Amino acid sequence: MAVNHTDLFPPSAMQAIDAAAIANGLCGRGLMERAGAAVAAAALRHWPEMKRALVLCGPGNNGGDGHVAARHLSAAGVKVERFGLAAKAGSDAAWALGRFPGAVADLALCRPEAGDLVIDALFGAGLDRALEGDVAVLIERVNAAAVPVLAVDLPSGVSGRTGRPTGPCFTAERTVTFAAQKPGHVLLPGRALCGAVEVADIGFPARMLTAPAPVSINHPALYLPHLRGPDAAAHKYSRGHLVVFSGPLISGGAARMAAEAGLKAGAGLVSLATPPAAVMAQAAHVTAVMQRSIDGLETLEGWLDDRRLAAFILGPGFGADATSAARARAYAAAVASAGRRLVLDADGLSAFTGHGETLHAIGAAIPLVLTPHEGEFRRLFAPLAEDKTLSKIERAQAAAARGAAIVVYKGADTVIAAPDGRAAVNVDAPAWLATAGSGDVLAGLIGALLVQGMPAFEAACAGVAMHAAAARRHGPGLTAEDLIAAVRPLPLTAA
Ligand SMILES: NC(=O)C1=CN([C@@H]2O[C@H](COP(=O)(O)OP(=O)(O)OC[C@H]3O[C@@H](n4cnc5c(N)ncnc54)[C@H](OP(=O)(O)O)[C@@H]3O)[C@@H](O)[C@H]2O)[C@H](O)CC1
Ligand SMILES: [K+]
Repeated sequence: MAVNHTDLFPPSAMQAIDAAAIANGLCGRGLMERAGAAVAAAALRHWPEMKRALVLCGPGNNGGDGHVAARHLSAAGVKVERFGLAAKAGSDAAWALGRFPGAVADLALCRPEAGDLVIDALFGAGLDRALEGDVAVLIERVNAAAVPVLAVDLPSGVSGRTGRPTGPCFTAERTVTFAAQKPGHVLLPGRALCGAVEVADIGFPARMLTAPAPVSINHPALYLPHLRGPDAAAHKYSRGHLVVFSGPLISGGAARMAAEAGLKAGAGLVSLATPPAAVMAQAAHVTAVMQRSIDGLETLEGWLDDRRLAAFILGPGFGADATSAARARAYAAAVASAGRRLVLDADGLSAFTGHGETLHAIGAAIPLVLTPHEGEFRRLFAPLAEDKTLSKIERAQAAAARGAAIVVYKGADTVIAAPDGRAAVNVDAPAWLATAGSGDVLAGLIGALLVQGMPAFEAACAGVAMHAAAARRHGPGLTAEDLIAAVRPLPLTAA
């Protein structure tokens, strides 16, 4: 019996596991029995003083879990009232209703009051369209009554694949799901609509809970095995030299923050590649970070003969006008020709709007990491961004394939995706991480991990995790400077 705490299973994958388990002799009703018992246990644990449990039961197996939960709650002495839709004849849900045969009232009669707990067992993994009619009206009524909702598997109306509502949906205080989380539990707005998520063990053997696709929560086992600690003979060059391209005089701070974050994250050396007019301004600020005056492509190409320059960050404060964009493309191409690693962020991403083929060629040549926020993603991958059928994970995977690059699709639910389909969703970034300059710091962290030899997908996952950890360490009121100060190198083994 097991729970998979890290991989994400789309509802279709979970249904396939369910079917395979039953075909292999596991009892479907046993799964439902344990699912319903886990829901009842969560209700008793978190709402021990509830006056009534209003259990809303749908026509499928989600409703079946609701009937089982209702039976257990009633046996525990809770006043239970059931409302719902007829269970499909011959289904496990009909069996569950048969084991607790009392009245199931029409949904239109459900009137939640203060002190009630609503258990939402209307629709779970089987939801495939917008909820309408009596169900939609009831959802509005429950949400307006501000009574707590405990969702079974998922709040009804939320897609387990995308995390987006298909129409009206419940806002749950807690959700009990089974065996593993679905993308809808971690992608926004699903994560917020689910409330606190509990994953219950309902009896699948561990060997059956292997994800069909390498999609998971961002967790240390993804990247820590790829971290090489400095050996006793380490010197600054063996720990990697990171270069950050600086923008003009007026916007040099962004590159500086990326550079300082890179040093804190363990790069041996960090240099700013600065246009001559901005050198003095940068010199007035930096100490451990070094500088190189780069007045154009030729100077850069000459400097690239130094093989110790391991990775480059291009974009923070670089300049968004046409001349700067052309320069950004030329510099990125030079870094690619020299076979170095590259992080494209901010203006470095916007420079490739309408230049998708060039971007793909760079990604095909070198390890390339793109770090777009929503607006940059829209500019760079316009048709993908608008495709409402895709989840954020699917959009990031498609963008990674298109750019031949690791894509860090930023947000409160940052998704890191690779062209080969690997993807990870970061779930522990605090809200206060959304502050000016935060993205520049993230680029610096990823760059620092790249120069230390981490492969690009793992470096991106680790950078995103370090970024969130630094923000949690500092707490609210964070500025990008505070964030840099709160960065700590990765531990060499999982905590
Ligand atoms: N392995 C597990 O994790 C287990 C999960 N369990 C529970 O089972 C549900 C999934 O059950 P399923 O029967 O597949 O699906 P639902 O109960 O979510 O939906 C049932 C049917 O509802 C209809 N439907 C779908 N969307 C709508 C809508 N918007 N409006 C109206 N009706 C809708 C649809 O049937 P149609 O014939 O009408 O198309 C669905 O088939 C899972 O979430 C868990 O709670 C097991 O109990 C244990 C194993
Ligand atoms: K539900």
